[in-house]
Amino acid sequence: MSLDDHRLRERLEQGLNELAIDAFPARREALLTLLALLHKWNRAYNLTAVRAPEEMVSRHLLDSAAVAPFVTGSTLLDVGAGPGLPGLVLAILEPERQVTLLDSNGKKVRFQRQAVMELGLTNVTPVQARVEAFEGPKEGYCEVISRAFASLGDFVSVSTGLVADGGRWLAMKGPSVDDELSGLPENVAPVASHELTVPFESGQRRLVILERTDFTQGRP
Ligand SMILES: C[S@@+](CC[C@H](N)C(=O)[O-])C[C@H]1O[C@@H](n2cnc3c(N)ncnc32)[C@H](O)[C@@H]1O
Repeated sequence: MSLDDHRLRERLEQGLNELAIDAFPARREALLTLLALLHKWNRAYNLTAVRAPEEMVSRHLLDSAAVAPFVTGSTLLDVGAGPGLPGLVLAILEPERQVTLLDSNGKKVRFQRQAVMELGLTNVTPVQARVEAFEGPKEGYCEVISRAFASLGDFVSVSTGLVADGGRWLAMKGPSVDDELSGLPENVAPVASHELTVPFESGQRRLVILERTDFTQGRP
């Protein structure tokens, strides 16, 4: 790390406080361990373009943590999770939730597995697959999330069969997401849109929550 741990810890704690996320000390330590792993593996695996540890705190850890208050289901699928963002952060903050990290890139999934092992997480399942070919559990996931994966329409279309009856999509987007709303399938509609301020970051994060409008009984 180019910064000492103390400064990174302070930055993380200040950010979590600003987000009003009251994480237990063990969970804050786990987030710092994840940061150290990301930083270490990034040199060989090119997991993220963000290289400075202090920037990783805000761009990765706090940005992922910012959506935690909106994730409410017991099962979560992170599509195109890359090195586990936001899924690993959300799994650390809420160990009761079962989180599946899905990515087609072998190197990214190898990192996910290493992080799960080193952090001793029992609620995370890394999967290497293309989402189009991934079947998932019969009952689907309560929530399906993505960050920096695809347009809203493509995200929803490729993961329609993976959302449980009455489940939701959470799309972590930028401020110009309104342009993508016209690309949604007819049977999917946004039910909420939240503007989130991520500590130490200047750009605005938009979280769009979507639901199927045609749920009856059973899955499509
Ligand atoms: C820009 S990265 C975002 C990674 C992470 N969500 C983040 O915010 O840092 C997009 C990820 O989606 C994965 N991906 C792209 N197409 C995919 C597909 N069809 N199925 C599964 N993963 C896919 C890529 O391998 C890549 O890791």
